[in-house]
Amino acid sequence: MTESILQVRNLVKHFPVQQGVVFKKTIGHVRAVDGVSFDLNRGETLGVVGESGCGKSTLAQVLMRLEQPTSGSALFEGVDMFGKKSAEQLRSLRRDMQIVLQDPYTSLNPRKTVGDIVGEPFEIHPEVAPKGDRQRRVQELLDIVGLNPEHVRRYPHQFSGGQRQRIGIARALALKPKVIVCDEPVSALDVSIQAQVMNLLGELQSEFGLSYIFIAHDLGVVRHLSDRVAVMYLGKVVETGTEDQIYEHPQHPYTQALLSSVPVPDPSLRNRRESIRLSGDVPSPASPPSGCRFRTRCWKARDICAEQEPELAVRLDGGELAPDTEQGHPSACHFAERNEHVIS
Ligand SMILES: Nc1ncnc2c1ncn2[C@@H]1O[C@H](COP(=O)(O)OP(=O)(O)OP(=O)(O)O)[C@@H](O)[C@H]1O
Repeated sequence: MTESILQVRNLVKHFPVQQGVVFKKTIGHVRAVDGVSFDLNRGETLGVVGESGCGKSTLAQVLMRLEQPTSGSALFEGVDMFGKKSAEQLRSLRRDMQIVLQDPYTSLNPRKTVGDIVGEPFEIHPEVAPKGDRQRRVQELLDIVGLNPEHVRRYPHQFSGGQRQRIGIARALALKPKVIVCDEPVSALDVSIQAQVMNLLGELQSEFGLSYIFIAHDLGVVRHLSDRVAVMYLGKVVETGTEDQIYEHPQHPYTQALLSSVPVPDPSLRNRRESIRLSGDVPSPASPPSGCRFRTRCWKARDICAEQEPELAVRLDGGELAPDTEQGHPSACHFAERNEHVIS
């Protein structure tokens, strides 16, 4: 039985758009995250995919409580992440969820040694590693991520991009977290190095039973690691499903377009996938289109798409909507492809 470790419901983060230098006036809102719901099960990877500006990083920042949500809720092991908490609940939440950031060049302090960087979380949480044991623990962490433990006194600039990302991963592991939010952790790396870092994340997941929220702009990157995928467009999830549902039976036109741009290594498979070129950029999240937000770039769009926002729901063959289930494959499109009959 799958057990959910994190339950996110209707999460919203709007940033005010202000005008004026002295008397700031709010003239609108950037709807970066606009009603996102999902469950993360223990030990699984949820891939979160969408183009730049879809709200993925904002979602990560809110989940890490680096940004306060505008509304919505998230329960971590049953504890309300954004509500009032005891000091102990706050400490354990801070330990249990960690983040790995995209850019291994800017996310590490260049003036600190690797030992200081990886051991930094112990300063705030000394209960995890007492002072006398820290050096040993840091070296153990370096070893776990495939770095030489003897390089503990080196500085970030003495490492390659892939090695620096390993340092970031070691730091994230220091407090023995349960969930790691990986915000585009391989996007800045060469393709060959990307595979190594992805493999490492997979091994660490098996070894430590970690759950990942893995953010990427490319469906190709997350496939290998993801059990389930949520596709985001302009602050909303437009389709979620298992790896097989999303990659083999995509229902939403946006997912189909993202998939068509993923390179297919096997030439015999290439013709099976039609190339879909999306026109234009993602519209501004400060003034999203009415109805379906994707309609301005969608080849299936008709009048109803401008008038009625499609619900994220499981769509049955007859066109009616069904409640989402664990095996369900919800999508938010009036003309979503319905190529499955599974519903329980
Ligand atoms: N602090 C902020 N103030 C105002 N607007 C913001 C802020 N942070 C993000 N945004 C806006 O929110 C929207 C979503 O940004 P976000 O970085 O979450 O998207 P993303 O999908 O992660 O894109 P990228 O991959 O480029 O980081 C963008 O339009 C961005 O400009």
